Amino acid sequence: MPSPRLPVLSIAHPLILLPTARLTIPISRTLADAVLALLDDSDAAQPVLAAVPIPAPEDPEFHHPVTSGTAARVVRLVRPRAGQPYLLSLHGLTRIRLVDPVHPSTAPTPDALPDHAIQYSNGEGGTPRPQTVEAFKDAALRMLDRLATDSVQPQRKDDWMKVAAMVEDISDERAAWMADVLVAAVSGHYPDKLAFLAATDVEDRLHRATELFIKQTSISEVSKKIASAVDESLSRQQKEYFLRQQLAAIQRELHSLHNPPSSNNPNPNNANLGFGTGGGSELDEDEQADADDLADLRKRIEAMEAGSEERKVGVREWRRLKRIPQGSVENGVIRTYLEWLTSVPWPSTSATTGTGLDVLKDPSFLGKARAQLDADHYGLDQIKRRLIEYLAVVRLRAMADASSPASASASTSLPTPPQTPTQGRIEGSDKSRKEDKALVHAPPAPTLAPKKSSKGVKGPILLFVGPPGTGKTSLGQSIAKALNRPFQRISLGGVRDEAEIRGHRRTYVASGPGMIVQALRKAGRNDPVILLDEIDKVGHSNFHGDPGAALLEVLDPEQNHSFNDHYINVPIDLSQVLFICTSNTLETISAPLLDRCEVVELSGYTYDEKMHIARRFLLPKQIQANGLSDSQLQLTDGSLLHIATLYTREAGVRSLERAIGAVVRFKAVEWAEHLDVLASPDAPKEEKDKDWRGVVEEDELEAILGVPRWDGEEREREERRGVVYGLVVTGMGEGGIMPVESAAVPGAGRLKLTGSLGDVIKESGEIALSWVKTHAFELGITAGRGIDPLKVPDPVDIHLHLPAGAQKKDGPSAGIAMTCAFVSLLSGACVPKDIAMTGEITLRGRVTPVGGIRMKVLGAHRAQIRKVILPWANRKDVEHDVAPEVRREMQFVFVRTVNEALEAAFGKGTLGWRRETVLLESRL
Ligand SMILES: Nc1ncnc2c1ncn2[C@@H]1O[C@H](COP(=O)(O)OP(=O)(O)OP(=O)(O)O)[C@@H](O)[C@H]1O
Repeated sequence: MPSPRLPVLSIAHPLILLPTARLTIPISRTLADAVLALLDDSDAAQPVLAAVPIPAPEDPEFHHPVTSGTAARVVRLVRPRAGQPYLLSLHGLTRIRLVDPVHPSTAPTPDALPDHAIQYSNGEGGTPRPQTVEAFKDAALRMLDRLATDSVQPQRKDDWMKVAAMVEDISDERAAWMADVLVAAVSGHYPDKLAFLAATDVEDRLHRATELFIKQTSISEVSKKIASAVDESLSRQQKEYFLRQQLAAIQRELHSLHNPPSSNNPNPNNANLGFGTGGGSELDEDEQADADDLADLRKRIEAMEAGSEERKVGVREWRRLKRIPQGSVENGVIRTYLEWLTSVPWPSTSATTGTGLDVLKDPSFLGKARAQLDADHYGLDQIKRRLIEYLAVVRLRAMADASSPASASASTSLPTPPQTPTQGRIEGSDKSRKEDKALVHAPPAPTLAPKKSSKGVKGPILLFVGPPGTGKTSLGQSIAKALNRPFQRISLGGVRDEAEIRGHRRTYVASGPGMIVQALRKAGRNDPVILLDEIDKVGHSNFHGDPGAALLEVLDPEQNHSFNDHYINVPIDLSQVLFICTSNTLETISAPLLDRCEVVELSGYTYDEKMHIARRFLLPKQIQANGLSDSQLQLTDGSLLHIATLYTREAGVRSLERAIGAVVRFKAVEWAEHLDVLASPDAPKEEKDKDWRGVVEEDELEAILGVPRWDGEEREREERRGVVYGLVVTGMGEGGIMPVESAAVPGAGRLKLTGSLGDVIKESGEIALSWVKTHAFELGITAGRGIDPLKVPDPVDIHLHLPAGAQKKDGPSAGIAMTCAFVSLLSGACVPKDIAMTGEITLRGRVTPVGGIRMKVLGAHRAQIRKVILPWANRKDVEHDVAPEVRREMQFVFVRTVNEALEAAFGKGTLGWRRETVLLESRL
């Protein structure tokens, strides 16, 4: 029987049409005409042709004759748009073999459809063996699973899963068909697909499909792995590149910060390269300095006590420093940390520790300390006595500590720490490894330092309280001098953040240690005198932590032997440090802090004391500071007193010192001009003959210092109805007088209080008015009992005002001053202007004691008050605390009742007392 014939269509590389598959290819106009002719000639609606794949010339298959192809139905022929190729869609039906093989080089052109004899050859071999089918299914399922996993679109994933389900269920007979479907659907190598098309035997076909699937799956897996590896390495590279760029930018910025481009360098880019003109370069100098710094750092770590916590941390950080490339940010951070760590005076590295003890052991220590205090300060006898007591205690304790067996053994033979090498990995060269080991194994440095077991100086913490300029800081300095220790002052005013005291943790950018560590570093010894200035102004607990709590840890002798600074993060022994606190007032200091301190009050100086201080200390200091000598400038006593009374009015001597400084500077200019005139040959003779007048008199002061600030205050003070002077202490701890003004204004019997008054002072005002109303008849203010002096004869309001309205005022001590003001207002009698008073009153007319007597009396003395009315219970304060010269110059009246206060204020017989009733009341 003759073989059937089919028109043959050449399918060019890399396309291939497998049975069951569909393929759409672009074809030329000529071929389209041939297909149309075929359509016309054919009886069937969709004519069949043989699609034969023709390999490309570079393909090895190109040299072999082509025999295989696929019988395909022409499904569609379309021409999308004019000028574009026709599209021919074919549907693969079954395998065919060309009876006469064609050679690819002589294959029919794609433009023609020559007829060829063919054989149908799809199902040779019958049913495949079950193992073959099993292997095929396995490979197919693995491949489908990978395809589903790799699919990004969910729909696609679903499709692959469905196909997988079909593969699982397929029968052995249909396995070959399934192989066609799958091989057509997945991508594969052209030669593999060609071979698959040529496999007419089903067994062979399934083998080839299995191989193709396995190959595809492993290609997909490998490429996936490669992709993710490439991805990872790329992102690491990108990250590294990005960080390096940032680092370079930061270094450039830092460099330009430290070396601003010089104006004479025309090229700013080269401005900082700093190449020297000679052989040596400045760059080399930098490198040398850097190496020296590192060597120094290393030495300081080595000097730390072996086995100590600080040394362990130092060694650990040193190793990290060496691992991290120079110039990196982290390197800088570690280096800064190590610089701080090694500059803290640790017991072992603080070379001068023994000196403190030697000074204390000196038998003449207390005598020398007394002499030092006297040399630096005038007066303050009680305070000096207290300080000597304190120093005596410090000395005794230190000596007892030094002679105790534990401490003695500590200072002579230190226990050798266990010398196990640190387990950490040591990187770097052999040499550096040896060096590191040397760091860890260094023999214990011989030291006199007391061990951490030392009890340290556990005396009470001194707290100097007093107004500004009364010598609190300079007393602290004198103590440090007496003890021969460095002095450091830490100002705590306005400290809100705990980290300012304790440091920031190293995780913070730009972190650093706190004030205590900074002070220790500056002091360079572990036993300095540290003055904590203005502890009353430390902020309270807030979201930045509690600075007060941090201070407590610093000051508490039970805790401060292992103070933890967050930055250093190694316990620091503060037990050898002598802390002294200062404060202007006790009111705002937290109770626990106050509890740890022993309060030493400095109330301020009398004019007499100020004169002495000015003459002995302030004036010589200013004369020296301004380059003059004692013979060139003198201030008379009168002028000094004039400055103290009319230009300054303060408890301390700071403004006095400033004013004296201004006078000295003025005279220094005059002296310099005088010298110029003498030296100048052109100066007129009369100028040269003028004598230098180095004495400053009272009447010259106005020309130098301007109009006196306080002149006329006494004169302006007037004796007026309703005005009385009370005594106050300001928030700075300074005493003074304050007018209590009252006025009657039309109204309805109410009391109005102004001047930023607190609740307590307002209540005092109401008590005072109630007392006056109750006793209005006895005081002769009203004509009969039960009459309200604010309603009869005219209804009035009383307005009471305390000037300096911007300052808050509170407390009960203005009670008698307010009462006197109301009595004066309602009775018309006046209180003399040189009388001032203080005292709390009760509703029944008792006068109870108040605080701050010393400051108040001194303030009154400065304000030239002659008579002070005080509560009876405050007598002892005046006797103990007020200087004798002040007591001599002022009259003190101590009162138990309001009646006595009124009598002392207005004078006997001034008020129209109805005597009988007063007597009656006092008997009651
Ligand atoms: N009794 C004194 N004898 C000699 N000089 C004194 C005396 N009191 C104070 N001074 C001098 O007054 C100046 C101010 O004193 P200091 O700075 O100690 O005041 P302070 O009480 O610490 O003030 P603040 O509360 O404002 O810190 C210093 O130059 C100090 O030497």
